[in-house]
Amino acid sequence: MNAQVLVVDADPGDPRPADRPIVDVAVGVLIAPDGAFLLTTRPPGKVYAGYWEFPGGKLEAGETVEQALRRELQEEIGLTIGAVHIWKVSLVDYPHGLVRLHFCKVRDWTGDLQMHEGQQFGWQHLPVSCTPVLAGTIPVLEWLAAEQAN
Ligand SMILES: Nc1nc2c([nH]c(=O)n2[C@@H]2O[C@H](COP(=O)(O)OP(=O)(O)OP(=O)(O)O)[C@@H](O)[C@H]2O)c(=O)[nH]1
Repeated sequence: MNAQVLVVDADPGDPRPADRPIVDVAVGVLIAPDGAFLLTTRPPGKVYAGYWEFPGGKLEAGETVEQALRRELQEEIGLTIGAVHIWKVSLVDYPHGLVRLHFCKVRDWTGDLQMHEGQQFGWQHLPVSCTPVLAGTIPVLEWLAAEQAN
């Protein structure tokens, strides 16, 4: 895991209250054998609905990142994931909350992809063709590009 934490201010013009709690989020970067990765849209009714992101969600009390990711991907997209490797961590300061994103690479899963929350999905290569991409998600595309360049 990369110990560095990237800090992103998603909307610098918007004032925030001090001392907001950090909300931990487990995010899955599902990578297929041909290198395509899965992006989904945020479901209707959620903040930033329609923006593209990697699937995942908030940790519940007592959960590890791996447990939360396994639960979220089952609930949201119907996949049962195998091994999870935490890859990068970032802190994103949104007007709606301060989130710590734990991005995990996942190459092993079973089940049929099902969008349980009315999301759209796309298997993407770089550069991605879908817009808009969530501010906290854009750095992941840059990390993937940097890996491909190596
Ligand atoms: N899943 C996911 N969340 C992301 C990404 N990038 C990013 O900034 N986030 C942020 O992480 C947070 C995830 O919260 P969520 O609302 O999707 O989580 P959840 O499904 O558990 O929410 P719920 O409280 O509605 O059940 C949101 O603030 C979202 O903006 C990403 O690539 N994937």
